[in-house]
Amino acid sequence: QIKKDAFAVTDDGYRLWLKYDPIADVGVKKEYQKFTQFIAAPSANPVVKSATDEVQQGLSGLLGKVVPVVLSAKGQSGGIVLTLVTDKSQDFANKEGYSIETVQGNIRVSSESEVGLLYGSFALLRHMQTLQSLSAITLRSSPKVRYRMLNHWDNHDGTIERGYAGSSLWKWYELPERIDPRYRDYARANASLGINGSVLNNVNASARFMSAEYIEKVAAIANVFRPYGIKVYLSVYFAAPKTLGGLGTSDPLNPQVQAWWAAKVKEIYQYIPDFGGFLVKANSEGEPGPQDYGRTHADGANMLAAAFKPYDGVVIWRAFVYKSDPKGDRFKAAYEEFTPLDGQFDEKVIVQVKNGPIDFQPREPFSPLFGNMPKTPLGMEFQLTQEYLGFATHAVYEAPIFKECLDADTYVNGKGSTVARIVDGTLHGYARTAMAGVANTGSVRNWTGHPLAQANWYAFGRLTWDHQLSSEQIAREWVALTLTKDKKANTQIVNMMLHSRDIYVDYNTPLGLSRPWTGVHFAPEPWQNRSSRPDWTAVYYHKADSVGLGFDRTANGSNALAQYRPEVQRQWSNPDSCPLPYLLWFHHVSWDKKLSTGQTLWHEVCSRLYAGADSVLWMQQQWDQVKAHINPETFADVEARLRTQHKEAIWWRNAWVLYLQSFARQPIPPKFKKPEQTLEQVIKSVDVYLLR
Ligand SMILES: CO[C@H]1[C@H](O)[C@@H](O)[C@H](O)O[C@@H]1C(=O)O
Repeated sequence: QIKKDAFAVTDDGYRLWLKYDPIADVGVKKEYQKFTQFIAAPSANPVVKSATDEVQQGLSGLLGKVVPVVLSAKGQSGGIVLTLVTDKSQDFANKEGYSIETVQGNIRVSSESEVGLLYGSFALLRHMQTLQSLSAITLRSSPKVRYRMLNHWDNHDGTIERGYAGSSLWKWYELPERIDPRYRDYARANASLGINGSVLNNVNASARFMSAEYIEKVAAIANVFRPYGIKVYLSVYFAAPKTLGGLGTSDPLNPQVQAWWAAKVKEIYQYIPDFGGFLVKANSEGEPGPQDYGRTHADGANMLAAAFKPYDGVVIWRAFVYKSDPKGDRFKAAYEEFTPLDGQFDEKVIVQVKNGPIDFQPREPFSPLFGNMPKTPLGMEFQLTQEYLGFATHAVYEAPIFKECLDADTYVNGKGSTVARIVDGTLHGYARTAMAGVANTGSVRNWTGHPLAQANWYAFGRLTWDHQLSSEQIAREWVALTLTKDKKANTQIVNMMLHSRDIYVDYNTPLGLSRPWTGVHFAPEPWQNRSSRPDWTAVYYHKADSVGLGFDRTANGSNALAQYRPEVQRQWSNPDSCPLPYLLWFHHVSWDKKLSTGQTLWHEVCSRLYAGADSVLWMQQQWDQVKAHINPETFADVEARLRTQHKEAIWWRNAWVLYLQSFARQPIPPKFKKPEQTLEQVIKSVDVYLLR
């Protein structure tokens, strides 16, 4: 038997959700033939060209034929016609939106903008990839948020902070001369979802990105993205005027510093006329910022905004700040620092807030900043890369995390004041609205490491466009485009995906625990009690002691709850009625307290940890059953990762159970198998894992 060529891969993973595999269904194919005689597009605009290229490529895959692109339908029917309609609205959303319908025997994709035609083309292809009928097609959609962006935490040396899918996509050392073909595929994937911005470098920024040498490299990438409607942004190092510019200070109120930034921004626009703007992490985790000079976040942000005055770009200022205070509560930090500044930010500034008050934990309550800065546009920051979600070996579908936050009601203007309505600007009337996702992409062939992690990129993108889509709808769509057309298999995989986050939470941070890790954010370390900062230990967060477990954030404790409206406080402030997923976020609960499940806290903790780890076996079974419907490479990849996940879930379970037992001083309920290791052995295994 001849051995299969190792290089002859199908590239199932590389092609993401844009596979365009041949349609097998004869009936569907026949119907599609009727409308695919030509593609008519009115202009040679590069964005429109991207649209027609994509439709052509899609049809060639789906139907196996090359469909000609023409300038006009010339009264003929049976084609796809891209139509620019007159620019009626001043509203960005309508401009970027599209509608698709059948008109005189053609499929007409229309929009007020070129980029809307591109988005419409992708929507049409999605419609066809999921085998829906064209005869009566009517699709109409426009984005709810204006800046829909990925944040890459990519460093100049090719590493990615918290990246688990290989090295950076951006090959700085070969730019600007060599353009990796992958940049275009990245742009296509984003445009297919409606993502229109990429921050190329890490928020822990290097000043070199402000150098002429790097601006040229960035411009080369911008040139590739432009025809896909994607703008590039850069993260900035606030002290660059000093370190790069040679000034004696980076004080935002110093005229020389202001002039330096104005000149820098001008220089960038000479290379990149549609540059998107700056993203800034300042006075956070050791990064420099305006407070180094006794100035405020608003002073810093407004100084940069002034430099953007002549241009379209914006300044996105992050609210991820906290200070080291052994007696304090990190939960409250961002609110305390930022709410007094409401109303002081320039109109070109968006303040970007992480979904939760701490830091991308597997489950967090929504950040109390949402709703409490009515005069400042607040952008959402989600994390796609699985920093706290098991890196690339744990399958966690994140849409439920995003939705939980977006759908949460802040009650700031009464019932129905959801986080989504704050972020999309409808509640407080912000003109500039933003959603960002910390990217999970890298240079591994399948982009995201775990094949199922592609769904997180996909889901984020779809939600930036329309946050009203449900997690299930998005998963169904992604599975159909990416994994299988089989309906039963689709349902089974979607069901597994929808449970995956809760399963992870159960073996990792049940009942509202958080941050059981320090170092690399992967291995269990609930015992960690030493660090240069108290809020970088694990015990700071779970507060396990002989009495009980959890962080008291009621009025008896840190009173972080007071940062929410009374209606929200009422949901969480009573330990008897607080929903169990949030219980230990807000209460220090005694080990023997009976919970709503009828079990004591200790029993409930054990039940969740065991159920979580066992459920990974259930996921394995679910996956095994769909084998016949999945590309063999992808199937094997996921199958293997699920086995690793199970091993690691047991590691987590054992670590927690044994560690917490030392406080609860009660036996593990007999229905659960006792861990084979001792606590000391588990600690040792983690120590070895963390060795340098
Ligand atoms: C980019 O730095 C990150 C840091 O790696 C990460 O551990 C934490 O989640 O948040 C920081 C931030 O969001 O700024």
